[in-house]
Amino acid sequence: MPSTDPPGHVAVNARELGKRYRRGWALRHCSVQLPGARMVALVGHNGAGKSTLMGLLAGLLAPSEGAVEVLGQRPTGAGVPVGVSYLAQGKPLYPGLTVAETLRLGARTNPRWDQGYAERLVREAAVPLEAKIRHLSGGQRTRVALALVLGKRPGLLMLDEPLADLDPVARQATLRTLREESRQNGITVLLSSHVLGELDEVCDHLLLLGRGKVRVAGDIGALKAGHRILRGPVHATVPVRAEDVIDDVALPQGRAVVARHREPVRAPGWHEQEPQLKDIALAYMRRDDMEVEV
Ligand SMILES: Nc1ncnc2c1ncn2[C@@H]1O[C@H](COP(=O)(O)OP(=O)(O)OP(=O)(O)O)[C@@H](O)[C@H]1O
Repeated sequence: MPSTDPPGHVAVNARELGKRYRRGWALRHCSVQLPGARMVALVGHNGAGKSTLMGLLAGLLAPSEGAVEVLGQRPTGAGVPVGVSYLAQGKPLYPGLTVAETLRLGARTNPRWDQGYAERLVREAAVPLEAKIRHLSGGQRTRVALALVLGKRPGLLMLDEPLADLDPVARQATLRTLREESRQNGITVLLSSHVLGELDEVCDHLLLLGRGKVRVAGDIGALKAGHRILRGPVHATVPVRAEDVIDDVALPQGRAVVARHREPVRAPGWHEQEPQLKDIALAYMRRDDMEVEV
């Protein structure tokens, strides 16, 4: 059965969530709400805390401080909340099982399992059901792992860099499937990736982490509307308030400034354009000391 979470619900509500490992805090003061039925891009530099956040939401890690609710439940580190599906970076599968046996295991361990849907996803990926997992390519294993997490018919699906070993056609197919799932069945997808251009095509919400903190959270359309890229001469004065400048990069000819700004900019020699997700994300990742919520 598809998830039937009501529209407008909050899928994740974290308050001052933190996780400390022996060497220090991986995530701290993380307060964030993720709306339901959205495709959320989880972005940040290496070590920013993305996997740690997913581990906490998936109930696989215990928070060191703060609290979080996921689909109305409180994960404590003791197990995955009902309705949550999580595909970790390593994509753990049993190498000795066949694909069909892997799906059967999914059926045995998940009350909401949709066998027809899981098989269809494997067939669409042209992965033979009788093949052993250990004989599959990295990309084929990813497609089986995706069928396994989607077959659970979750309300919240978390995918930690799922696209890394897929070819471009498979990446497109996977992103399309995820978007359809989110739209048709109202599931919230939290998708981490370093390929910002691809996230822009399918995601409608951004969660950007930097050094264990939430730096940017909000609707991607609103973020784009509230920021501008300004291109102008190297030595000219930037035509917006200094405190609104997020990033200022020298180009071979001139410079590009990413700024919080929504009004038209009329200044000689300057041109403006609406930024893409990657422009906004890169600007805040380079700054790494600003926080904005939309
Ligand atoms: N099991 C662990 N034990 C100790 N420290 C850890 C552990 N897992 C992660 N860390 C540390 O916590 C911080 C956040 O790591 P995390 O894996 O959450 O980052 P990430 O954003 O997912 O990075 P990447 O993009 O490289 O996957 C890093 O400093 C990392 O070294």
